[in-house]
Amino acid sequence: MSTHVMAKCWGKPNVFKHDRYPMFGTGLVMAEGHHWVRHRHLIMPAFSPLNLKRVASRMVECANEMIMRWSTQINDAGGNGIIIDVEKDIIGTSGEIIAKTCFGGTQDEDAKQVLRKLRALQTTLFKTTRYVGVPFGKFFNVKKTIEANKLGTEIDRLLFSVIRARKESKKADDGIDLLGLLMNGGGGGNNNEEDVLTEREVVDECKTFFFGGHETTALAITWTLMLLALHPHWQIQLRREIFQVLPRDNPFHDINLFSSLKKMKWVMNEALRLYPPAPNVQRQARQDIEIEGLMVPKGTNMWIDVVGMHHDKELWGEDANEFKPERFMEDVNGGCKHKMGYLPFGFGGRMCVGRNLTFMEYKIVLTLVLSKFSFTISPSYRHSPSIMLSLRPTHGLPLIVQPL
Ligand code: HEM
Repeated sequence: MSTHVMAKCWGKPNVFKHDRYPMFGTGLVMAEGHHWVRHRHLIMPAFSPLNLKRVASRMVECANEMIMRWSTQINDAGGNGIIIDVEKDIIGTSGEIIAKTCFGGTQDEDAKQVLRKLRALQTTLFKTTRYVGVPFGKFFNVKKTIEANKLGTEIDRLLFSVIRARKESKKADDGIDLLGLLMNGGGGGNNNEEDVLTEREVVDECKTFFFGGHETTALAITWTLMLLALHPHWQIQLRREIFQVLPRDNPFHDINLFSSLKKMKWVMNEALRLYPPAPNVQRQARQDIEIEGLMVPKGTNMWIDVVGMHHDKELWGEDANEFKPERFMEDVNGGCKHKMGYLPFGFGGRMCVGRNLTFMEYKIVLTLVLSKFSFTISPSYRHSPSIMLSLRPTHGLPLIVQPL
C-alpha cells in the first residue's frame, strides 16, 4: 500500500482530540483533513531558516541568562562547582525561549502565565490516573476534567488578550516573532482571507507551539547532558568541535556555521534515539485497512512505541542500548535496518513542523554550556525515565557543574 493511501487512512484518535482539547484545541497537532492542510501550509513559512535566524539572538539572550545564573551560583559557593538540577533550569530557559520566539518579549508576563498554566494543565491531564478512552471514563474523575477545562479556558483568555493587544499596538517587531508571523498569514506573503488564521485558530496554534515547542526541546538537551556527563570523552570532543568551528569571541556571529557542528548533530540524534522526548505516536484507522494480510478494522486505535522501536536489537543490532553517536556518522538513519525505525520527529507529511527550531536552540544552548562548564553525574541522581506525555527524568537531573 502506498504511503499516500496510508496517510489518508489514518487520523488522530478521536479520544485524544477530546481529552487534550484544553491543551491543543484544534491546533496543528490535532488538526485533520482540509483544516490540517490549510494550517500546515500557513504555518510552515514561520519556521523557514530565514525566520528562525531572526529569532536566534533571542535564544542566545535566554541561554546566556541561565549561564550567568549558574556562574553566580558557582562563585557564591567558592568557585569549584556545585550540584544543579539541570532539567529544571533547562526547561525554564526553554520556556523563556519559546515565549520570546512566540511573543518577541513584548508580553513577558502574559507568556509566563501561559507557561505556568500549561504546566498545571499537563499535570492535571497526565500525572493523575485518568481513564482516557475507557467507556464512561470521564465520570471516574470529574474533578480533574473540570480543572483541565478551566485551565484551558484561562489560557485561551490570556492568549486572546495578547493577540488583541498586539493588533492594537502594531509593534515594530510584530513580523519577526511567531505570533506576528501567524497573524500575518504565516509570513508566506498570503493576503487572501482564507489564507489568514482567525483569532481562535491563532490561539490554538500558540498553545500548540508553547507546549509542543519547549518541553520537547528542553528534554532533548537534558538527556544529552546526562549522556555527556556519563561519557566525558564525548563532552571533550564536542567542546573541541565548538572551539574549532565557531569563533571564540562571537560564536553566533554566523549561524550558518552551525551546519559544521557535525559531532553535535550525531550526539543529538543518538540522544533522541535513546530518550525520544515524544515517546509514542498515536493513530486511528479511519477505514478498514489491510496491511500485508493483516486487517485493521475502522476505528482501531494504534500506538507506535517509539522508545521500544529505538531500542529494538533487531533494528539496531546488539549495541542498541549503548550510547554510540558515531552510528549517525555516515547515515542519517543511524544504521537502522528499517527506514521507519527511527522516528524522533514523527513521519511523513505530519513530521514535526518545529524541528529546525529545535536544532537551532539545541546547538545554541549546548555551545554555550559546553564552552563554560563541565558536567559529571551527581551521586544524588536516580535514573528513572517516565512518561508524562513526554519522556522525562522523574527525579530531575542533578549534575555536578564545574567551571572550565
Ligand atoms: C526535540 C524536540 C521535538 C520533538 C521530539 C518533537 C516531536 C514531534 C513528533 C513525534 C511529532 C509528530 C506527532 C504525530 O505525528 O502524531 C511532532 C509534531 C509537531 N510538532 Fe514537534 N517535536 C519537537 C519540537 C517541536 C517544536 C520546537 C515545535 C514548535 C515550536 C513543535 C511543534 C509541532 C507541531 C505543530 C506538530 C504537528 C505537525 C503536524 O501534525 O502537521 N515541535 N513533533
